[in-house]
Amino acid sequence: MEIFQSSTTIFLFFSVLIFVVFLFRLRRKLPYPPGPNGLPIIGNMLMMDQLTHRGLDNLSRQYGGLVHLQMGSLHIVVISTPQMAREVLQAQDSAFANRPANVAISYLTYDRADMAFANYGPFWRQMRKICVIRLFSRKRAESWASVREEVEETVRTIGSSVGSAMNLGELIFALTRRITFKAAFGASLNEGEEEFMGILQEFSKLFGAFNIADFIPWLGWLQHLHAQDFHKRLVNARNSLDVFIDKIIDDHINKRRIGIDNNVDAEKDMVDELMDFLNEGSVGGDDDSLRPNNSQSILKLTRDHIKALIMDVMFGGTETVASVIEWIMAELLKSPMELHKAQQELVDVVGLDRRVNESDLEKLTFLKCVVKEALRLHPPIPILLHETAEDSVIEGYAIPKGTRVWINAWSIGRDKSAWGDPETFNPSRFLNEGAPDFKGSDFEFVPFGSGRRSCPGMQLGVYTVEIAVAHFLHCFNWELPNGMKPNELDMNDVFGLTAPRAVQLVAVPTYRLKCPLY
Ligand code: HEM
Repeated sequence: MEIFQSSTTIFLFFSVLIFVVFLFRLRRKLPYPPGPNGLPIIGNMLMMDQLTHRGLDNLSRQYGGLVHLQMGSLHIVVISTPQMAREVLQAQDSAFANRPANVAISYLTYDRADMAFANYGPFWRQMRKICVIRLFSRKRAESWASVREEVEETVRTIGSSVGSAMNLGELIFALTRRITFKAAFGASLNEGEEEFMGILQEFSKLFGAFNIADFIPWLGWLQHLHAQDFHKRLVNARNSLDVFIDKIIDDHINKRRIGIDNNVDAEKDMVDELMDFLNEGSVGGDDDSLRPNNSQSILKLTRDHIKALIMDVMFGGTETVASVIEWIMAELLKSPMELHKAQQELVDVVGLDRRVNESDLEKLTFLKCVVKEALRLHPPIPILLHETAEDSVIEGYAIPKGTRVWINAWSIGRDKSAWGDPETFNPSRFLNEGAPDFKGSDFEFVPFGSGRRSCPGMQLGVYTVEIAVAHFLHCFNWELPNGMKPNELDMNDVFGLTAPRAVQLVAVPTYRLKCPLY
């Protein structure tokens, strides 16, 4: 009897083993999605210069909405249609919600101590909760107030040089930089802005720098031999950030002590908000809504977490917002009819006897359509970068664990099956009933992504864009400089972390209101 039982067990064991091996092999046998053939070892690395939103859009026309590329040992799949976007951002969201990071990103984010580059999981979830509740919430009046103050400051600057050509691109970028800087560090810190922007620029360059070890890890030694400079730059950049933000954190600790001693309820910036979680004998901050569940203690942050989170805000909220505002102004200057419609709406809703105020925004329907149309044609983050957390399958194709998943939001916004006349700037398309929205459930329109990794700063970003454009169009008339015709305006973009205009927009404002500007 015992012999019978043990041979049944052995039989069952081997049957299960054979079945598992069979399943595994079956899965391995699935083909990768279609894509260009590569060379041994380097795969498609000779196509590096085509890895832009436009280059990948061309590839999708050849191979379809799901394209496979092999870069050294790295698998990349490119998603270019709304149907495929739905698959990875909704149907299989959790398997596709990791974030890829190269050597530079890992180092500069203190080994992914932030939210934007943290992989999907409990740590990311807690960081996201802190950001959504404490940093980006509509309830955090300070961030929204700093938007209004800085837009007002920019209107004054424009007002002081009416009649002459001005670099609107530069002005807009300076505006969003000041908004995020002030929201992060508070109104009192003015002197460090230039220094901090220098650090940000170096981070940005290092994030995008080519490093062979990211693609062919065993060639990393080559990188060490030839690029010690690169390593030095990484160390220097992070050291500069350490010095800059450590001082700010120390100042905040002191300010808090004085504030608490004197019972002063000072205005809070983002560092203040994060100090509640600092693991250095933190003060306050026992916010129950931030506990994962009742039995667990609240997440404690180190200084590195705070530094990395602040960089998320600076990178996430500066270039993106500036790029949308500049593209809106450029598209309107290129289409005078649409510019006229937007300005006429401001006359109808607000009139020319007073300035726009916050409560007017909800009534500016056409302006909101203009914002959406600019986001469709020029999503500031043209390619959403995800990574698979496990082996997956899409439409019968194998997508191995660790595959980089690039969702081409730029291509998707111009998809011919989803959009009529997709290359034309036509804000009125969004007036139609049932027109797509950017909130995440319409996969033909994903400028903020969708699902777990979608943009947590969307509300703040859209508010900044709407209020800035409303004031620019209401206070001033705009013309191109030196008699330039609208069809002569350069509308090329450049590809980097974002896709801003290749040539900054220059325009001439003239005064439009019947009331004084301020
Ligand atoms: C119009 C302006 C903006 C646009 C178009 C935009 C777009 C995006 C997109 C496409 C993503 C990636 C989604 C994905 O991977 O699926 C993202 C992520 C993110 N954005 Fe924004 N963004 C904007 C403004 C902002 C602002 C103002 C902030 C902060 C103040 C911000 C902070 C972030 C952060 C921290 C992430 C990473 C989220 C995560 O990985 O969980 N963004 N944004």
